[in-house]
Amino acid sequence: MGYYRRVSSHALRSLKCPSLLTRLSPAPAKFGSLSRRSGGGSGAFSSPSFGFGYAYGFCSHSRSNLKESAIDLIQYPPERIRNFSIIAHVDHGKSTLADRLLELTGTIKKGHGQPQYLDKLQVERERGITVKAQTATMFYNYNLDGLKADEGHETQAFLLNLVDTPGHVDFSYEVSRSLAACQGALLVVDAAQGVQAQTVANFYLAFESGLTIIPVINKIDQPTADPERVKAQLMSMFDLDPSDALLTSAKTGQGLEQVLPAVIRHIAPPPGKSNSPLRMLLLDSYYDEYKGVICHVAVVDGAVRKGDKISSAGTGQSYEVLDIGVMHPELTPTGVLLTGQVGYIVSGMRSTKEARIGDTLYHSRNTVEPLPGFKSVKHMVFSGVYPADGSDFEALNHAIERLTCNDASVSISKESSTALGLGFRCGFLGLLHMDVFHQRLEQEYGAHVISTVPTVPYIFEYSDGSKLEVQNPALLPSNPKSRVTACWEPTVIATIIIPSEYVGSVITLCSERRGQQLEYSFIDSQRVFMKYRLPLREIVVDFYNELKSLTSGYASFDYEDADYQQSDLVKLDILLNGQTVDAMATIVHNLKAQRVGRELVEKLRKFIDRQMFEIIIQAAIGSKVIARETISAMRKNVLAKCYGGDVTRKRKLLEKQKEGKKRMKRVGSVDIPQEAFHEILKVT
Ligand SMILES: Nc1nc2c(ncn2[C@@H]2O[C@H](COP(=O)(O)OP(=O)(O)OP(=O)(O)O)[C@@H](O)[C@H]2O)c(=O)[nH]1
Repeated sequence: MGYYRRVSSHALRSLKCPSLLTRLSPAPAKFGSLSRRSGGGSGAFSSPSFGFGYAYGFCSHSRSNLKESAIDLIQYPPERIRNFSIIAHVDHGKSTLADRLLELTGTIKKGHGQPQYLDKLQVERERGITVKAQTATMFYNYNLDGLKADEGHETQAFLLNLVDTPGHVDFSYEVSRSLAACQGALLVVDAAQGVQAQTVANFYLAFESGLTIIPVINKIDQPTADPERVKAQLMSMFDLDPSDALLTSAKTGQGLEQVLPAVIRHIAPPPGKSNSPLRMLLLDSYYDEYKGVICHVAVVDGAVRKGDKISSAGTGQSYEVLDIGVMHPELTPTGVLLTGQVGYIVSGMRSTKEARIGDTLYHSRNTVEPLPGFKSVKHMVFSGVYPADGSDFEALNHAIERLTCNDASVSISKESSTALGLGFRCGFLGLLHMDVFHQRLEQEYGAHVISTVPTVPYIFEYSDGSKLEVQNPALLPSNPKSRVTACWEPTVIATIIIPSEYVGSVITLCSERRGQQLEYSFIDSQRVFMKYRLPLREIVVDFYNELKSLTSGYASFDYEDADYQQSDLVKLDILLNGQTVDAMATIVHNLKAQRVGRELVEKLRKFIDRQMFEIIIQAAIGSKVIARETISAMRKNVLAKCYGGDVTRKRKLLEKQKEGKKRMKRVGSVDIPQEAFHEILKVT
């Protein structure tokens, strides 16, 4: 057993926070022997008396721009490879730590002027969050006896694959996929904030995947840092030995020299079989305009070379490997990938639909047992996406096709709406994911979209016994009560960590959102850990913002999907001058229908301009109107502003008016501006 004990089930039973045991479901299906190892730490290099003070490595020079074959992967058999991930709560410093490790190994230049190097998307830079997991291959020379290389002691070259993962709850699927390629994880915790909700969630993802977990207490340079308190939390929550924790500041560089030696010593090499036929797990894929589909892969067994013929277990299609290499940190051809290595291949796939995430790729000449792959992705939120200008449908179609090439976790199907025309029904992992998808559509593909009220997938049972999953409220008959015998809504198990002085207001919030408390315990003298079962509908819109504002920003929140629960649901319709706006229909709990209806019509009144006739806005359940607002008529003629007969000016104004109209959606005779659709998203 290596120095870094992985948590035993016995240890977990004695956790002071017994609630966490509920997360310990059997490990998710993943690829064979990589998923569960029996020994913690590095079998080959276990050293019970390892101390950080004397471990020295020195970096190899940057090879980012080296040509093919300049990196000789033959030098790196599995025992010289370490695949590890960095996991943490949002903003605890994963990407900054990843930057420092890339610099330390010379993979990127120091002061490269691009903070959070692995956050490559514009949306990641702007929001300061990681959305896509990224892998980088680093080379590091290290003396296993901890002797200084610069004093002439011999070192060995190691290949380290680092996976930077997202911290936000919406992207935990991305984290669990990334962990499939790793044998260990650095669990980064902010020295001032301590253990937060996503620390708990990510710890269990790594734990369930059988990874060796190395705790890293980061941001120790902060004046409010309290590493001792964090060590105590790690012990009480996860049974992680406080003396194992590394203390670092990714900002000042303090303590960083301990990190890679700890990775090499305590994380096991990948366990695949070099002599077995090739089995390669497809981790991710994206579309590159010049190279076509690029697949990120982990070679579990055997080896693959440029020119090899490979087949997909998922689709049965065969390909030739046209390019192959590692991300160092950009695509760097190597001509080969060997057992345990993580890299990329280009194989002439025409679309990312052929590159199924979790698929097994193997040599066409062999037959192999496919790897178990991943749990299928679960869509929590659905929303309609329509072109702001109806005539842009084809352009939007093209933009969505291209974006889904790089974000396979969105589900897409075509739909149409009387109000909005032709569009798409999209399934997302959460609201942030939905937001990011819209932003990427606009920024990367120049598409302007209107999205409809997000909904969760409800189940309705009809009198004939049939059950229907409803992802689009508009498809539900307006008076469902007549035929519906029962309905169910999805729930989540939420983890909330807060300072104890906010307990009262958070409990009130959760009960307003129809929550049921499952657990309540103290992490330490100041922090409380709570578990709630909450209807998913109640948290998708604005729950986190409200939780943050109630707790002055101190709350942290995470959730995992749970069962469906029976519920009293109704469809709420919005009518404009008597005509139903299908794109604004929503499903709500009967007890909340009145309030939501009133808020919706008030919002719409603010956002719909006065027009030349009176507009009546109504919210209704079936034929019963529950809220009503009126916008009085106004006469408005843009040309009336033109005195005299300046034709160009008149034409300009007419053009402007036309442009404005394009951004409106017409229901009957009423023009609805885009903002109205955006604003009603926020009504809970
Ligand atoms: N003082 C201090 N600030 C740090 C340190 N490490 C990171 N930060 C800052 O903390 C903020 C968040 O850092 P990131 O590296 O983006 O955090 P992250 O965990 O990758 O964030 P997500 O990808 O959104 O989950 C940034 O402003 C960093 O500059 C540290 O050691 N000390």
